[in-house]
Amino acid sequence: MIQKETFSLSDLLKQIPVKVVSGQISPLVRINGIAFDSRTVEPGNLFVALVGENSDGHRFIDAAVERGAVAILGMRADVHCEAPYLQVDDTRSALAHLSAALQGFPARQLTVIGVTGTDGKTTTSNLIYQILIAAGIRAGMISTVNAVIGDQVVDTGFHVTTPEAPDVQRYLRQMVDAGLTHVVLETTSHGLIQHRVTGCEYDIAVVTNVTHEHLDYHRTYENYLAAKGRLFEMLSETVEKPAGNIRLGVLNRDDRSFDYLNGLPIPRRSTYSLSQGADLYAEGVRHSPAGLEFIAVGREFKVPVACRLVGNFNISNCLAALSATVLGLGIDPQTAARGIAALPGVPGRMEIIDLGQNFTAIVDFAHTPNGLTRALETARDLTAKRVIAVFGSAGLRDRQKRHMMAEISAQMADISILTAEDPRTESLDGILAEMGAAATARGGAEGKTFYRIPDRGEAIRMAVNLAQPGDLVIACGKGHEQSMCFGTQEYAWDDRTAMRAALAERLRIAGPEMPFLPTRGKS
Ligand SMILES: CC(=O)N[C@H]1[C@@H](OP(=O)(O)OP(=O)(O)OC[C@H]2O[C@@H](n3ccc(=O)[nH]c3=O)[C@H](O)[C@@H]2O)O[C@H](CO)[C@@H](O)[C@@H]1O[C@H](C)C(=O)N[C@@H](C)C(=O)N[C@H](CCC(=O)O)C(=O)O
Ligand SMILES: Nc1ncnc2c1ncn2[C@@H]1O[C@H](COP(=O)(O)OP(=O)(O)OP(=O)(O)O)[C@@H](O)[C@H]1O
Repeated sequence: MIQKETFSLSDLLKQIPVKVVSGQISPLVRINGIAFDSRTVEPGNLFVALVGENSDGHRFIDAAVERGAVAILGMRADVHCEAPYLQVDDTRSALAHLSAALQGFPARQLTVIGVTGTDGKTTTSNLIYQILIAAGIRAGMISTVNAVIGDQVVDTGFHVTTPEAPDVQRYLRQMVDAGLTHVVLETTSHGLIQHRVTGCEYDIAVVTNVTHEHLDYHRTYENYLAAKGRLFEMLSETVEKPAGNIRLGVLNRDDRSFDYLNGLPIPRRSTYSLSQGADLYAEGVRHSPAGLEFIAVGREFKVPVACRLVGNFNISNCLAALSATVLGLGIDPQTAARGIAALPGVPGRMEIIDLGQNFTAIVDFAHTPNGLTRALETARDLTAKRVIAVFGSAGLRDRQKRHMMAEISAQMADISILTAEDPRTESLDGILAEMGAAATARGGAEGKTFYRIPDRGEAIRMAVNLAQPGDLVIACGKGHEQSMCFGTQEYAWDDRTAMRAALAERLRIAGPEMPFLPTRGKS
């Protein structure tokens, strides 16, 4: 058996800013890894007790010791356990700093570009990544879809965008070991608040937009904005790096977040906008179903940009990516434009599914009120005929969203088909009833302009069967995702497969089978 490398816990603690409240750890205590979930502890690990929304990690200390934890970090004073215990002021922060130390502070050897925002993080991260690759830079990326470490593509798990700190730091280590020099890190508000990205030593911080989302967790828009703002505040905390001090914040002048973020003490800033007045803006915009074209105008350059993505919002995403790379890293604008042109599309984002039908079928990941608005605006631009939208709203998450999204679709789509989107342990019929009431309040008529179809496969099939030549069918909210959560169980699900199955059935050609969900037969 291969022996895992071990580290002196007290040596690691000496290298990081962790406030010890009480207790001491002997220099002889050595750890071979860090776990924050008692169920995943391996012999020789340090167990860090986190206080969560549902349970308190301190309750599982005995279970962690039983599984072989050799030391414990917690925040409570009254802990008695059979392993050395250290009380610190904040275990989430300690977990992140220790994870960075355990991996030899990999972020200090990389140029780190963080992308935050409600919508557009994955797209903008992919655009930046493509630009870095076009410039010949050895880059990695951690995004909702996956982690790209050189030639290796790692699935980062169900529904989580920013992985937990030990995983983030492990991926960064692997990137350094693979000879990469830059990383694009999709950074969520949960990731910032929960210290998953503490120790990431950001050089460039980019925001796409901050609109209504996750208010179940953050409670108010102001708290949510402040969480996003942390990314920009962290720029001043970044260590000096051999590649120089970049410390650039990239801000969207067109967004509601601008005034707040612009008021933060950001070392260096750059702004972008769809219109004049920002450091980088777009002019001469042209849209087509094949993509978009515009001229990016900076203070010292003007470059034509062609992109295979569709929708005005993707111009903003391109400008954000150009700001980070051209203004932040000094990449030549023409090279950056080549990188943007090279992006074939992002899986599940305005992805066109074409089986030869005489209408347009799209799978998109819009799952916020703003995202849905932008997606339906783009759908409108792509057809002069009807827009048929299929979407739902997640259970056990921000409840206001379901009302807002049903209202938006009632106003913007010709037909809305309300369906399942990860109901979790909530009643799907209850969620759809709330959405139906909101649609009705905005003038929707059930059975005419909107339908409630709990089974998502049936909903997509119905949209496809309702489509007439030239119409546009768009399924929003699941994008690239590979599963859907009912109760506490994940069921294999892919909207793109479902759309292909429905299209093939209608065209009477061979195609995949409609995936199964536990709602089958309920509609
Ligand atoms: C809502 C939320 O943020 N939840 C996060 C939170 O979980 P929690 O507060 O419910 O934890 P808990 O269940 O109360 O448990 C507390 C602690 O006890 C531990 N425990 C629990 C049980 C046990 O037997 N033993 C044990 O040790 C848990 O591992 C945990 O450390 O703390 C956990 C540990 O850090 C996270 O893994 C978990 O993220 C879950 C997976 C999640 O779904 N997060 C989503 C909402 C999320 O983070 N999303 C963002 C935004 C995405 C976007 O913008 O689109 C993301 O970055 O993905
Ligand atoms: N700049 C933008 N403004 C508004 N909506 C956008 C923008 N960019 C993308 N969208 C919409 O949001 C959806 C998700 O895009 P993307 O995956 O890039 O965002 P994200 O922030 O990474 O989402 P998540 O946080 O869930 O991973 C897209 O399918 C599109 O409908």
